[in-house]
Amino acid sequence: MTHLHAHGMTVRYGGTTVLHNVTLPALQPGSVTALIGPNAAGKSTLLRALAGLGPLAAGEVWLADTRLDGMRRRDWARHVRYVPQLFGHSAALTVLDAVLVARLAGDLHVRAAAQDRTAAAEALVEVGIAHLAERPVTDLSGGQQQLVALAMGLARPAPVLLLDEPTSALDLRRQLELLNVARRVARDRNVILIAALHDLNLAIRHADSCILMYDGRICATGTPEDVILSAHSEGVYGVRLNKAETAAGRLLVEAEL
Ligand SMILES: Nc1ncnc2c1ncn2[C@@H]1O[C@H](COP(=O)(O)OP(=O)(O)OP(=O)(O)O)[C@@H](O)[C@H]1O
Repeated sequence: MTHLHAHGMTVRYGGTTVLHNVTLPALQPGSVTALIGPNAAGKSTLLRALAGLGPLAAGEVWLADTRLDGMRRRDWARHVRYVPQLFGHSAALTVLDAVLVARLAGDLHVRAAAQDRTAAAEALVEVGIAHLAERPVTDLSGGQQQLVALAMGLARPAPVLLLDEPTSALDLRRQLELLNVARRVARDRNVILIAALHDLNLAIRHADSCILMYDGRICATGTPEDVILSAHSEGVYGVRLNKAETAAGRLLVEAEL
């Protein structure tokens, strides 16, 4: 099984340790994992370290029997795609060009083949922003740019896809749509998908499993329901979490100070 596993991951900035000896549960292809935790818990740091974008002081990252840490960044990126909240876009690029450049791994000297153009256009359709193809990226709203970021992530497939707060700038409908796309991508392409999320109800609704972080450490893993309703969760967020149910029987949590 081509699962992702990582252990002993430690990240330091200057003299400060921000990720403490983190070991992930093995994550399977086709699964969606919600990475949750309060501000500064270390979610982005962990995702970036898994993608080879952060300085890993210690630890190992494996995809099945391939060890990723120690690889050149370019090679690591073939296995793991990290989608940040927002890309810094060049004003000269249209949406389609930005996605095409991502497809070509940022290499502006490679000539795009017809199949690259098709893949870029398909990524726009998948994310529901084909109508924005010819717009300059910098003219778009924050939410539209976030959708472009996802299309960039999808244009160049990899077995692991890491989404860093992918819904933070999106309206209610687009949050649901984006996470439906994420789930479909995980299932249809057999991708291991991890999304950092602040909205616990989105995590419950869309993820198969959940990892709760606090202060650079993992404090709980399991099903979203078990993790979110655990005492750990109330403790790290510093709120009371009340459980409710929709008319359709779906679990909801409501936070209270
Ligand atoms: N480049 C950096 N240099 C120094 N400290 C950093 C750097 N990047 C992150 N940190 C620190 O690491 C800790 C974790 O930050 P991180 O961005 O991973 O948290 P997060 O859980 O993603 O937070 P948020 O939900 O607010 O986005 C924070 O204390 C942050 O200040």
